[in-house]
Amino acid sequence: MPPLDEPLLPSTPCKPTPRWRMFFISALVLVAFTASYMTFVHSSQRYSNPWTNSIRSSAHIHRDNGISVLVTGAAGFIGSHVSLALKNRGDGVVGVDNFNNYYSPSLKRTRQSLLDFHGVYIVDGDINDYRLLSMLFNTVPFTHVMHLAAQVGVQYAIDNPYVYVHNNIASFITLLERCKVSNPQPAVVWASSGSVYGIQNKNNNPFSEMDRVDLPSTIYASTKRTGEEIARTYNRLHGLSITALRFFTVYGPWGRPDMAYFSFIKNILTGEPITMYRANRAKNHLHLARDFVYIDDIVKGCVASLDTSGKSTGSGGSKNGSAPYRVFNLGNGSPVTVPELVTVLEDNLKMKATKDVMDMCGNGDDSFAYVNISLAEKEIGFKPTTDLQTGLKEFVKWYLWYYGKPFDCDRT
Ligand SMILES: O=C(O)[C@H]1O[C@H](OP(=O)(O)OP(=O)(O)OC[C@H]2O[C@@H](n3ccc(=O)[nH]c3=O)[C@H](O)[C@@H]2O)[C@H](O)[C@@H](O)[C@@H]1O
Repeated sequence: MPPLDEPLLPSTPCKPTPRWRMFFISALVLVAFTASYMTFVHSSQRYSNPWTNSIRSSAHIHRDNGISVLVTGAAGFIGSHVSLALKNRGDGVVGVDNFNNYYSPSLKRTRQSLLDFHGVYIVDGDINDYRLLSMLFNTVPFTHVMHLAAQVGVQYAIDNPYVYVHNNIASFITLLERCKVSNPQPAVVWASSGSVYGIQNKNNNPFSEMDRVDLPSTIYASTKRTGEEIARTYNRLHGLSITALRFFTVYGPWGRPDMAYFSFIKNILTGEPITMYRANRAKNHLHLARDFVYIDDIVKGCVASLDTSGKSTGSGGSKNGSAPYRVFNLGNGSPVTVPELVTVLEDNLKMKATKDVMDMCGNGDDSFAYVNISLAEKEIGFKPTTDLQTGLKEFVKWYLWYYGKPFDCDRT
């Protein structure tokens, strides 16, 4: 036993170290070495062949001047469509998705199988995991990142705010941190949201990118707005090329079951009532309206944004000049009220909905969303071509093929 009065540090550098301490330090070094060796073995086993082979083959570029894209949220609605479009034109695509259960994981797994069939590999993982991102970037020198992974849902955010902080803010910083140190740095295109315009009253004029964005009405919208501020900072500080896409209400085949058009069709088919909210603005009962935009149009907007993104200028974490920073509204440019949406669904199904009309009582929903898309048209040639009738017809066809009629499967 060492004497109790022995100081913790030697009083002089020359004082010989007692034997017990030498033994203790050696043991510590041994434990630390073993732990780091085990960690290394574990991560290289987890992320080595055939994992890396699948990633390399998925990232293989099959056309001249093709790009290699890391798509986050690749098993999601927009992510799966964008991944497929890129792969089909010969680009390299690797997906990553955490397959969370906010809505049916089985729908996400089916999208994954479809992508797998077309040669797109989706890594089952969380982009909050910096080490996973590093493994991916060390395996493939991605030229672009299409960041679509997010916690969505306007209503869900009211009861689950922390999930949005984790999945929309913390994860975005982790991703940008990894992009920052890449050499060369990729260009980043990511999903913001039309909800950043919030509750401002525009007297039914469309939202443009120049409008104020400091009145978000939900935590979801706040986290998307925060993402824009963070993106701007990384662009300024580290020379990352970043494009934020403010998506409006995107719909179509393989869509999200939590969205209104999706739940309405199920209720119409099963005879359950649907709830149509309306705004009780100054006691004028106004129907809510949304700028519904079809998935194929959104895919074109995403791909055009990648193609025009311009280069990041930084390398290994330091900036070498300014890089592009862009924000685009991606919507349809024409608002549709909820009753109009229901009528189109009824016409397609040749069935009538049982409707409950309810005033919104401060549930955080914006009453009106209508968008000016002229900037995206000018800068990236964005021109939606699908009207609601055509788009919903495609959606209904897909829905009946996927779920059958009557509705009989799990989508919770
Ligand atoms: O614009 C956006 O940024 C957002 O658009 C949609 O959000 P939202 O338009 O609220 O989509 P839905 O949940 O499909 O609602 C569409 C409309 O139907 C209304 N609604 C919804 C559900 C319902 O049972 N009844 C009903 O009338 C909503 O209040 C809203 O006016 C997406 O869900 C968000 O991910 C996206 O970011």
